Amino acid sequence: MDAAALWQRYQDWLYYHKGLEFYLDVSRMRFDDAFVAAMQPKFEKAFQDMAALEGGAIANPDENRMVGHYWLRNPDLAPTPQIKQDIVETIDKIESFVRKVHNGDIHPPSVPLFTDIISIGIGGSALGPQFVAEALAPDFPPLRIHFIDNSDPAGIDRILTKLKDRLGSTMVLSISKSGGTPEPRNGTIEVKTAYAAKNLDFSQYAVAITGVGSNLDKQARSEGWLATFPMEDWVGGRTSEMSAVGLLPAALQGIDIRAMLAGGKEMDDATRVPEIKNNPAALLALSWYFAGNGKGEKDMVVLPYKDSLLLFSRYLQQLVMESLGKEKDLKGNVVHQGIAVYGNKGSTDQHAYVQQLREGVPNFFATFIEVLEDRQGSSLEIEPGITSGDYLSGFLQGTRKALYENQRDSITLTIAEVNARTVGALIALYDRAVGLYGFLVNINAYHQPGVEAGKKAAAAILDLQQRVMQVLKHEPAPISLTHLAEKAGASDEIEAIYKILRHIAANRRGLVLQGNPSQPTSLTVSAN
Ligand SMILES: O=P(O)(O)OC[C@H]1O[C@](O)(CO)[C@@H](O)[C@@H]1O
Repeated sequence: MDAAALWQRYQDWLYYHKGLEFYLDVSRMRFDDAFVAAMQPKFEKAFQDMAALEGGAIANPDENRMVGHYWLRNPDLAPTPQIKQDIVETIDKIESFVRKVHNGDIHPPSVPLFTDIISIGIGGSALGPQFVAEALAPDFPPLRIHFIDNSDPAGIDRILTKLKDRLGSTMVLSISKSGGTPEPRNGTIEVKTAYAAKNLDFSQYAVAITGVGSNLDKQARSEGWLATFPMEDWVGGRTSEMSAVGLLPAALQGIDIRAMLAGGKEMDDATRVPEIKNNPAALLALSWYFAGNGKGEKDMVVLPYKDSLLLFSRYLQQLVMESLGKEKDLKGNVVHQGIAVYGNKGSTDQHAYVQQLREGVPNFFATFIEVLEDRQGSSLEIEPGITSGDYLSGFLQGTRKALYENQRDSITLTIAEVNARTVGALIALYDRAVGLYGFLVNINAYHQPGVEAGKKAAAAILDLQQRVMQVLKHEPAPISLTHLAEKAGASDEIEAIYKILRHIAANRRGLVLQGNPSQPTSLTVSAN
């Protein structure tokens, strides 16, 4: 296609949303009109399915759940008056709580103000809050946030050490929809113990965001925690940023949550339009389908050219991959669906992996995210007439062009600036694009059965550890791994047993492994 034809294609396919000052350019995805026409019937069905979902259908049949994250941005859409009231009340409760925290009406036992937050959660209970904090938190927020999003003792220590002199003014948010996920449960126990070690009454610092009636909810109520906020059954973890999960930490950091919700609502309205060309989420879903042949054959590389959007690709990784990565379709056929997502930021990644994108295996399509405003205030000229922001903008255009010339397709999304409204809009845009794509390929985008398998296997390993340690306790002399496995009734788990023992021994927890580490069968173990 020559330059004039490409310019025409750019204009033909350009989507612009006036209110949000948002542009979407899919002109560098090489689909043709025949492809779009062939997709039309699938989209008609997807639009209908999406309308049913928003109307309160059981869109997550495996878990028998409604899927209601769109209602969070527009409670008038909620299918029952009770749900509407719950949403409105939760937002009011968040705002009132945050006001009191900021003005000191709610304060830690012996100091006038909270200064920090430890937010404990994983997956959807961390990625949205992390993305939003990085994108929107002011440089000097009223409360500074720190995340524990893993069961890594060293990671937990790092946060606690950093906060050692401020623990007495640090609020703890324990976030878990199920209220039973091991990582946040472990983090909460560790943090609670650290408070106790400093003679601080944890309940005066702790806030739970969780499903009503969950174990975490029960613990928070029985211990009299500072507050609890609900996580509704009809909000999935990865779409929970605009529930209490995302709104409470954001508001505590001084982020304008009403603007975030308004941006989300505006984008929801725009992505409800049942016409591919006039619906930015449909244009994304169309492009993804085209790129990967409706089978995820190409990875999505997300490149925001703005430091504050660094965590967007990580956020999208869960949203897209946990939603679309499914073994079976809704009819039970094995389909192995999904789209792999990765990326950090431009132009930084230019100096990391863009070499492969340009010349290596062509197994991806790129999504550039452009922000028109370089910075607040004016910019220095690095060279006559050229600023750092001009460089960043030039790098984006240059990479897009270089990729296209080498048959690598890309989408470009442009926003005027990074603010609460545009971030809310970006979240809503991808919520809808993922939902539509899920309907196009006929999968349940709202469950995550694959994650359960790993969780169960991990629980079995911990159970095995208890059994093995029980056996070892009564062993008078060093014992071989084979013998130990037999005694624990787990001969076929010998490799797992070896790894359990190696881990415990490395942590000097009362086990001695003797023998040649390069030949595990030679090892004997004893408890001391
Ligand atoms: O909020 P919870 O229930 O602790 O779950 C955390 C995460 O675990 C998952 O259930 C599985 O990874 C995610 O969907 C969810 O975001």
